[in-house]
Amino acid sequence: MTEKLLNHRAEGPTSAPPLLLGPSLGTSYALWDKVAPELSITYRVVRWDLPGHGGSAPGLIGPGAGVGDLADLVLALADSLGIDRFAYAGVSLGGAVGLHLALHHPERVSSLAVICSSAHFNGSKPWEERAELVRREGLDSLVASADARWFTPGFTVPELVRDQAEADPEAYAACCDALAAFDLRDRLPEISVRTLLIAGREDRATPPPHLREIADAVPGAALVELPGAAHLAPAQCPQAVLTALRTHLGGGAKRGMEVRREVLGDAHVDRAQARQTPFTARFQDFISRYAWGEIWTDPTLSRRERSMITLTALVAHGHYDELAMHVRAARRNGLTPEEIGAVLLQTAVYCGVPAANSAFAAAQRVLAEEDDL
Ligand SMILES: O=C(O)CC1=CCC(=O)O1
Repeated sequence: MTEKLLNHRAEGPTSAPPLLLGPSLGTSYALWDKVAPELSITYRVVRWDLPGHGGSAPGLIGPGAGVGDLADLVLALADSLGIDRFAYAGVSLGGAVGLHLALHHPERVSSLAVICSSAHFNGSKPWEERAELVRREGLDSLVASADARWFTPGFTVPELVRDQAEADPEAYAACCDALAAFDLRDRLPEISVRTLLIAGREDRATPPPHLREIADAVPGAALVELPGAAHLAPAQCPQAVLTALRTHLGGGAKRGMEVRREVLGDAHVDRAQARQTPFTARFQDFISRYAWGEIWTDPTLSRRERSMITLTALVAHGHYDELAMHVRAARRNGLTPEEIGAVLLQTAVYCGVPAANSAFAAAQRVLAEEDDL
């Protein structure tokens, strides 16, 4: 039964937003070892193995396969886990799978990160030759050159080189067939999914111009170039990849600003924007990205629950101006005046009666202004 599915490793809370991570040719999900545990604090991370790589069965793919066949396997895996829509990040061949998914199944992909990859892998010839070599002689010569193709001189990750040695030659060759046939250049402008490109400045397999080409063609795409990173950037520069992915997955300032407006209202946000100066601009941007783009957008808790927690925390620290603003937000998030009163009453127990007294006064003013009392 599971032989029909890609081998995978799932980490993080099942209630968290799903994030699927794809590997590059010759590696396994171990490519994400230094990145996935951190991401799994806030995401339900599912990293998968290519057919015949890591723990995936070789028979999942055959000669003449296309990137679309790999994408179908990824969708079957997501279906089996009850995941309908997911954020996706993939390296090299895994990135090509992401581009295919974003183009052909945009309803399944909430955001896309394409890492050290391309919309084409320099035509079919090198991949036809490589497939032929591997079918004839196995993987030994590719194992010998893995470090040079994947990393900067002197750097290696023995586990990943071992993955290449242990990959199934037929399945590896079928992945080369998929790379040979892959060319999405003409279709890039049709991609509507929010897309981030991450390039390794030292990547010789898919150098930065390949990522720039995608960034220039996909509407609204962002590009990050990592100094010191070669082809397997998540293994060589995990912190830099994490930082770029976190910002991208959090939705960034734009999504943050949308949520901020939904919760605090246009009038408040317009006033805050109008008061912004060069001195405060970075702080405003930080609030939009972090508080609103990352935390208030996380669906693990409802906006009603977040409002209740926020009211309590503001009472605990005596921030009564902010409390007034968040009483308005709580109403917008669906709390009734009675429920707000119940939250404040509870703060009397845990934050102290004088704090709750001031909080009731501040909330009373807001609710009266809004004709709620
Ligand atoms: O192993 C390589 O040669 C680099 C590579 C190209 C496509 C891919 O997934 O990895």
